[in-house]
Formats: sequence, structure tokens, C-alpha cells
Amino acid sequence: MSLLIKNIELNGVCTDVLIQGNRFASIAPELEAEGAEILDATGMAIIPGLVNMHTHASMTLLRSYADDLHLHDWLNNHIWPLEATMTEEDIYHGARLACLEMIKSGTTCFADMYWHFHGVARAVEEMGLRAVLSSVFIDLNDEARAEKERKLAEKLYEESKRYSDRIGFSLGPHAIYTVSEASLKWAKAFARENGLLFHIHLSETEKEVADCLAEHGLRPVQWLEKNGLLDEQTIAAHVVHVNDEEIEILARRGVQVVHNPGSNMKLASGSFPVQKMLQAGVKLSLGTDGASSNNNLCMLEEMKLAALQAKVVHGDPTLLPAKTVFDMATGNGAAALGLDAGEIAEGRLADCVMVNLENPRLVPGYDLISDMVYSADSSCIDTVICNGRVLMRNGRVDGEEEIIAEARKYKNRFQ
Ligand SMILES: CSC[C@H]1O[C@@H](n2cnc3c(O)ncnc32)[C@H](O)[C@@H]1O
Ligand SMILES: [Zn+2]
Repeated sequence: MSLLIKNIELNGVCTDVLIQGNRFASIAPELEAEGAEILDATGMAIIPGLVNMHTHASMTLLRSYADDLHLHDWLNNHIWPLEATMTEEDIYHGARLACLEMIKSGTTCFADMYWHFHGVARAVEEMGLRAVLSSVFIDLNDEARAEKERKLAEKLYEESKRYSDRIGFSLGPHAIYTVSEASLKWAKAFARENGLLFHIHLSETEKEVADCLAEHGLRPVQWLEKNGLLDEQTIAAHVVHVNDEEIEILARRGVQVVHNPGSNMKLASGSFPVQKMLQAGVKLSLGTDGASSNNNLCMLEEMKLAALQAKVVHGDPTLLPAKTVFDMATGNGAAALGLDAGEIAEGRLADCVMVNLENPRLVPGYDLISDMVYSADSSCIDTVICNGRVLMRNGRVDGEEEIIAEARKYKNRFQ
């Protein structure tokens, strides 16, 4: 199956792009390909699909359900009691809505952490996105629960192999304050044995740091380092409260740090030390977190938030320029997930977005990357392709009304 995209702007030059199977086969002007489906892209530009490196997709069902709260109050008194009532079917409907929202805003791949793995996996499979999905691990220091969680993770890993290769599996120990030391070590060992990522919330609040210091005499990053839990296969979300020594550890260990500016600001978790992280050479990508702490899954908005927050916090408009934040939202995310994607180049996986250059937000068009970071919104996204398959064309996704109607029913159920 071939797809020939005609007359598209790539890095400011008009070209054709041939996709064969799930990869970019050829990029050159005036290509021909017998039997290929032709997509006329006059007036459009092509960019890599955005990669949302930390989210909880099904939390779309909890959007605007419990707002303006501190993290621990929000989780303990509002979110967790409601999540405890959610079934796999609920999570499927929430994840479908999330996939729809992500496709419409130019995301082709995401790293997720949520309950009921199969509910999310089924939605991703149907919607055509690429994702690395974590099986959640929370034991609250209870050995019986830990044993159950270990068995579940092993089982889900085996079962995850039934899905297409667009869907990857990772370990998802929630955080150091919800998972015991023994379970964290078990999860990391299991991840290493099986070549899997280990995805955790880390140093999100001052309370997390203070509790860790009180319990272990070490800060969270130091404590994870001491326990051998940090490496290039570790995805650490938030990472707001870290000192210079911890930043050096994260860089040295090659940890994949995910910046979540929207959630960090909404929950007032704190300000991500982006300047120090960049200077130290920490691997940085970008994520929205769930739609209950953001409250959307738009990576275009997240790029802008990251750039603006860095500038205002450090009083320096040169910080986190558009190109750096765009790379965080594309190539860096793909690399963190070990994917041969994140760039429009021959041989790479065909995950891309076609942007409508006629949209007023992109005119006059001095610099497309700046426009994508500072000006674009979902209305600029015309076409989304993942793994060589068109998921959205002319701003429309097949079946979108039904997905929205199903998800809307939760307004009554969760009230
Ligand atoms: C166990 S699945 C993931 C778990 O994480 C919760 N969650 C969502 N956002 C955050 C956050 O910013 N910090 C910590 N935990 C968060 C979510 O509700 C799920 O229960
Ligand atoms: Zn999170």
C-alpha cells in the first residue's frame, strides 16, 4: 500500500513524499508511483507527528471534574475514589476520546500510564495511533497488593504481545510515595530483563521531596540512583524539585525526563528547571499529563506553555527557543521511546502531520517552527498519518461523532 503526497512544503521547499507500507520511501520533487493513492497537499507543510511523552489518556473522562486543587488533595480525595469505580469499558471510551483529541491536535504517538491496560490498548489499536502503554503499579507498601501487582504486570506484558507493533508495553510504577522499594526494584529488574521502559512520576511536589528526605535521608533522584533505578530506559515525568546534584545524576544516567508545564502550573507543583537541565545535557521531552490536570491533550499548546514558562521564570526571552521545544515535542520523544520516527526522512516510520498554511494563524509564514510553537492550534492541522495510514483528512476523523457521544454520557455518570 503506497501513498504519494504531492506538492508539500518540507523545510521550506516544495517536494513530493512517497510512503510505502509504514515508512517514508522517497522524498523528492515530481515523484511518480504506480498504483499509489495520491494526496494533493498544495498549500500545506509536513512536520513530524507530535509525541506526548506523559499522559493518562482515559482521564479525558475526568476533564474539569476536580479543578483548582493541590496534587495530593486532588488525587486522594477526588481522583482516586472515582478511578476506583472505573471499568475497562469506561477506560476504553476515555482513551478513544483522548486518541481523537490527540489526532486532531497533531499527535501521532504517546506514552501512557493508566488502569485497565486493555481498555487503553483496544482504543489505540482501533484509532491507529502509536503508543507505549504502562501497566500501572501501586502497592502502598502492602506486600499482598505488591504480589498481585507483580503478577498482573507479568500477565499484561504477555497479553500485550497480541496487539500490533504500534503498541508497546512499559512498566508504570506510579511514584516513590505509592510504590515500595522492593516493588520498584522488581519493576526495574523486570523492565531490564525484557527490554522495557520504566515510567514513573518523579519529584513532582515539595512534599514528595520532604517525605523522601524524612524516610531515607536522601532526595528522590538520589534515592532512586542509590537503588540502581535510573538509566536510559527510565521515563521520569514532572521532575520539578531537583537540585544541581540530582540534575547531574539525571544527565549522567541518561534518564528520559518529561516536562509537563501545563499540569505543573495548574497544580502549582512548581517550576521545571529547564535551563539547568538543558545546560547539564539532560534528555528532555514534553507531555501534557492527563486531561484532568491540564485540561487538554494538545501538544501544540504544551509547546507554547513550555517556551513561555521558561522565559518568564528566568526573565530571559532567549530561553527555550522554538526549535528546542519543537524538538522536545517530536524527535526527542520518539528517541526516548526507541522509535525510528520523529523526523521526515527516507526510511523512517511514516508518522507525520500536514499543516494547512492557509490558516490565518500561519500567515504570513516567516518561520513554520515558530508558528507551530507560538501560534498554531488544532485548526491548523489538516491531515494526520501514523504508521503510513491516514487517520485524519481535512480535519475529520472517521467516527468522531460517535466517540464524542459515548464519552459525553460520563457527564451524568461521574457527577
Ligand atoms: C496509577 S495510573 C496513573 C495514576 O496517576 C494519577 N495521576 C494523574 N496525574 C498525576 C500527577 O500529576 N501526579 C501523580 N499522579 C497522577 C492518575 O490519576 C492515576 O491514578
Ligand atoms: Zn501523570
